[in-house]
Amino acid sequence: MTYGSYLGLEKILEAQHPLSEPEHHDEMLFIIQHQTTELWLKLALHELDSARRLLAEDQLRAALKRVARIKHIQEVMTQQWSVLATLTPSEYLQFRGSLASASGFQSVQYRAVEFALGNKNARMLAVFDSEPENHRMLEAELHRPSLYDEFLRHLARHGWEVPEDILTRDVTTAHVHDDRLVDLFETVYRDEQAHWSVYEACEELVDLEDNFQFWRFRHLRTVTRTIGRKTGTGGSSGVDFLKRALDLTFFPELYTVRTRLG
Ligand code: HEM
Ligand SMILES: N[C@@H](CC(=O)c1ccccc1NC=O)C(=O)O
Repeated sequence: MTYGSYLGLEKILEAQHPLSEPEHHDEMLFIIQHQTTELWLKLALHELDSARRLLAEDQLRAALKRVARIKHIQEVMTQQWSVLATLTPSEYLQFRGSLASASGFQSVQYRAVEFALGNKNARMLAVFDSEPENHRMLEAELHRPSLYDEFLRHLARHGWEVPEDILTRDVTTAHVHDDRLVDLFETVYRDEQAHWSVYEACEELVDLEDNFQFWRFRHLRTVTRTIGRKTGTGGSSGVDFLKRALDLTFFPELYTVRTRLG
C-alpha cells in the first residue's frame, strides 16, 4: 500500500484532458474547478444519504452531525468560485468553443443533490437518456424521500401532527408549501426551550438552504462576469435562467414561519 495507490491518484491525476488546440493555459483551471466540485458533491451525497437513513431510524443528533459536515462542504464549494473568477472573458472565449454543447445541466451529482434536498423534477431525467448508469442513479434518487420528507416523518413519529397526506405524498414531485406545517413550526418557534431539538434541526435546515443559495449566487456572479448575457452552451438563456433558480426553496414553511412570528 502506498499513498498514491490508496488514494487512486493515478486515475485522478490522469483525468485532466484539455481539448483546446493548441492547448489553452486556462483550460486546466476550468477542468480542475469542475472536478473538485464533483468530488465535494460526491461527499455531500454520501452525507445526505446517511443523514436521511439516520432520520429514518430517529437518530436526530447523528443526522444533524451529517448536516453540519454538509454545511462545511458547501462553504468550501462556495469559496472555491474565487479561483475560477480569475478567468477573464477573453481567456474563456479562447476555449469555450471546445466545450460544444456540454454544460453543468449534465451534472448528475448536482441534480441528485437537488433531488435529495427536495427540488424534484422528473423531466431532468431525460438529460441522462444516453447515460444509463447516471439515469438509473438519478431515477432512484427521484423515488427516495428527500431530507425534508424524512424530517417530517421523524416529527410525526415523535408526536407532532404532520398531516397524513403530507407523510404519504408522492415523493417524486417537489413538496408544495402547506400552511399546516407553518402552524406546526410556529409552535416550535414560539417556545424554543420546550422544543429545543426540533428547533435546532429546523435552523440547521435553514443553514443548509442558505448555503445552497450562496453557491447558486456565486455561480450566477461568476457566469455574469465571464459570459455576460450570452446564452448557455446547454441551451438556456444563461444568466436569466440562473437568476430564476434563486427563487427556489427546499423548506418553504421554515421561511414562512418567520413572517408569522412576533
Ligand atoms: C466560466 C464558468 C462557467 C460558466 C460560464 C457557466 C455557465 C452556466 C450556464 C450558462 C448555465 C445554464 C445552463 C446552460 O445553458 O448551459 C450553467 C448551469 C450549471 N452550471 Fe455552470 N458555468 C460555469 C462554471 C460552472 C462550474 C465550475 C460548475 C461546477 C460544477 C457549474 C455547474 C453548473 C450546474 C450544476 C448547472 C445547472 C444548474 C441548474 O440546473 O440549476 N458551472 N452554467
Ligand atoms: N454553460 C457554460 C459552459 C460550462 O460552464 C460548462 C461546459 C462544460 C462542462 C461544464 C461546464 N460548466 C458549467 O456549466 C457556458 O455556457 O459557457
